Amino acid sequence: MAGEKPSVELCKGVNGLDKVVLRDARGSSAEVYLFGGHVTSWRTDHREELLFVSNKAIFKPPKAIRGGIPICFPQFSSHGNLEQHGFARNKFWIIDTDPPPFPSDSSSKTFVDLILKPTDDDFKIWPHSYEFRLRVALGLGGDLMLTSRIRNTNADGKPFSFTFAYHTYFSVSDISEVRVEGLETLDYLDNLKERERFTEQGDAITFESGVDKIYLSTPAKIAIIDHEKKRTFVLRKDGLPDAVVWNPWDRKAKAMPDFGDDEYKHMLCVEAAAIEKPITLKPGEEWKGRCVLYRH
Ligand SMILES: O=P(O)(O)OC[C@H]1O[C@H](O)[C@H](O)[C@@H](O)[C@@H]1O
Repeated sequence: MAGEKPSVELCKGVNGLDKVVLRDARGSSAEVYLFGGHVTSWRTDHREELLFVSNKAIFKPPKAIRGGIPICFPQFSSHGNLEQHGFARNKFWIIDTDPPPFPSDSSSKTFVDLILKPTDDDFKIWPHSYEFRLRVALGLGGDLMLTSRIRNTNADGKPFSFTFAYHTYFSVSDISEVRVEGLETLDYLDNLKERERFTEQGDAITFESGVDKIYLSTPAKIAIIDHEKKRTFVLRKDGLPDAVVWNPWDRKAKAMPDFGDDEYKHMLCVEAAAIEKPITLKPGEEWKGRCVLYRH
């Protein structure tokens, strides 16, 4: 498929929802739904899908899409007054035709810029004015880059704080054949044990049961190694010190209406995040958080 022209196309996805399809010159692609600013597909130049989306995913607002890369903002998980994972993943974003320039992002020409701003109704839920700009870009080697820029536009002089995650669902052959590197020996908060703090033991992280951990102060690079597929994902992040690792395993899978009973075997969430120390912005201030996914 080499030699194609890079393209960025707005079209209809499942249930007529708007989506943007990015294609680079070598044939890699990504899809982003305006609902949620939600990446639902990332494919190699051989059309191999790298993200997991459940066969039972419900593409019906306001329920967030199960799989891909939901954006958790302004609250990760259920810690806080807002709905689980905040509201960004349940909102309709719009295409931002005139974003402020990205100083260090000149290599990719295949990208889309989305923006989310609060409506009057949203103020009742979270009384802050903000501009959330999301750029989804395909790099020259088929890597997928997500950059979030969040600005406090409060006119009342008030700061706001938020937690954040790119809730990435990686597609894996078999969870029991997967190893994560880069998180060993780190401290984590265990969501299965009321966020009690532990230190990871052992050389590598493998999976034999449900896991829901927030690793703290993680390195910029994390690898997800799929032995069976002979495929490695590398996640690089910037501005996002934490990393969530989640797999619901069988019992929780059965309890989720939009997730197949056995699908837990074929996915792993590794989420670049800022959770332990919420980000605080004064009016006029902007925060940037970036995550780049590569496949080897
Ligand atoms: O079902 P959702 O609201 O999409 O959340 C799915 C999962 O997201 C994160 O990984 C959390 O750490 C989990 O506790 C949660 O179950």
